[in-house]
Amino acid sequence: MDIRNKKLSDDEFYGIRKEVMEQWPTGKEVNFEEAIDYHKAMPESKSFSRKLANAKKERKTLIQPRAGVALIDEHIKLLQYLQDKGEADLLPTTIDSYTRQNRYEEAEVGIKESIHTQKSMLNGFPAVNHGVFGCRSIIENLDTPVQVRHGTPDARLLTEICYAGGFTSYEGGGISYNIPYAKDVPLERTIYDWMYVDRLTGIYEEAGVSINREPYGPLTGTLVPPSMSNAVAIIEAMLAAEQGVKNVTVGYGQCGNLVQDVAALRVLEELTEEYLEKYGYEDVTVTSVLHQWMGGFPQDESKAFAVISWGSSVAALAKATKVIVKTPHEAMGVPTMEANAQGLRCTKQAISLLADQELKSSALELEKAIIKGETCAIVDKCFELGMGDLALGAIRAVKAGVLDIPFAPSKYNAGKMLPARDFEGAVRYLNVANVPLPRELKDFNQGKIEHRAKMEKRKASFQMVIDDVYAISKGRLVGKPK
Ligand SMILES: CCC[C@H]1O[C@@H](n2cnc3c(N)ncnc32)[C@H](O)[C@@H]1O
Repeated sequence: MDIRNKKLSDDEFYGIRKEVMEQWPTGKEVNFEEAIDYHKAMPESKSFSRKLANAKKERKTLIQPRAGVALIDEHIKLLQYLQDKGEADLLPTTIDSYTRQNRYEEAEVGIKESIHTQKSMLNGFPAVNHGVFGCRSIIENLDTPVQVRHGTPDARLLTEICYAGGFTSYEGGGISYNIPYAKDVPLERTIYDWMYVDRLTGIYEEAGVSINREPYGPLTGTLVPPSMSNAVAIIEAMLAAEQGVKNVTVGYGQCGNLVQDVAALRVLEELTEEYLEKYGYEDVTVTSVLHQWMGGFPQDESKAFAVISWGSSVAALAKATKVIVKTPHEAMGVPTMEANAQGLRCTKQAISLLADQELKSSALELEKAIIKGETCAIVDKCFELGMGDLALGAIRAVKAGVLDIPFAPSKYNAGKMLPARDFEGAVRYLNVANVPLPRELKDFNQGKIEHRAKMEKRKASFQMVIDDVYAISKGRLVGKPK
């Protein structure tokens, strides 16, 4: 498959669309012109893009949960509760795992079992099976904009149904929903399939309906160096812009060291704007999202609230446009609606206390310079590998280990780069492998790791990585030697 980062032609797009719409019977419910009218009849207060743009202007940090259950009425009740009792500024619809794998038959069984047992037998909302009108009943029973959150390598039909169903934001991307989510899906496949998603978003945009797109920032959520996740987010934002996307939220998963996390988020938003401008995508609104701690959570709910407050502080001090909120049930699984609302109110309190403060320090400026230098080195190498074509470059970069996501399930990921924390808990490159850092940045990372080794009286080694992965379950950030 010969991938190029070029806006899909109408022939190409509508050619693919025919087969996409046949993948499940609800595809027949999609009528583009009618869907545009439906969106235009919605109050502006339900537009995700607009609410994010206003928050950016007002330098406010909005709070958003994850949430999704099998049946429509229960999902409406859940989201209304999170809107009213959780004070959510933005709402999700988290899609179930069967739908994410295009296994709609099994999602159908899950719906029937949920009706039978009166319990959600799916770990999210099966939007394809519920169809356009099922989705619309969600949107029509809420006042708050709603985003589709999932992890779907081939999300084309899901997008068609959710957009026609009134959702106004959509998470994911051809790299960020492949490498961390799939074992054996070639990158060519998902980058091409997500060009369809972004082209559809562009077609809605060109018809006057702005739909926000959000690459999935945290990736594996385990010791991912900030420059690596930033590079992926920037690449996906640019691939989306080529297809006509005009409103994009770039994301980052909290790693643990406060200065590094604030620096990473600020650099992410600024660099995304710079790269979009540099490559001729002038009129894209860029916002940012901080994902609260994506690692293991304490079972004890009081300790879980400490982790949630910690992530809220990072979002507020980084002036993130929004923050994705965890719950005190994170260690157990899908949260109850009460626990989900508690996580939201905890977050809102922490953010409002820090709303008038901003982190400023020389350490922050140094960390921003480090992350910016590393991120640009990775992104520019991708352009070089693609001889100017970013889609081709990203595919070659994954093959070459230039884009290398730690602990990823994908067999196409090199898995050679090794991260570890430094003495202050910031995530550094222990072994850069083929990540193309310039000499002085390699030396910086090495110096930080050597400093930790000296302080811990041990050699820098893979044992540090193991200790860091297990540290959290021992209530620590940096994995100390036994
Ligand atoms: C990036 C995805 C992992 C996070 O996504 C949460 N998550 C998954 N599915 C649901 C759901 N149906 N409702 C509320 N949260 C959910 C997990 O807890 C975890 O934090």
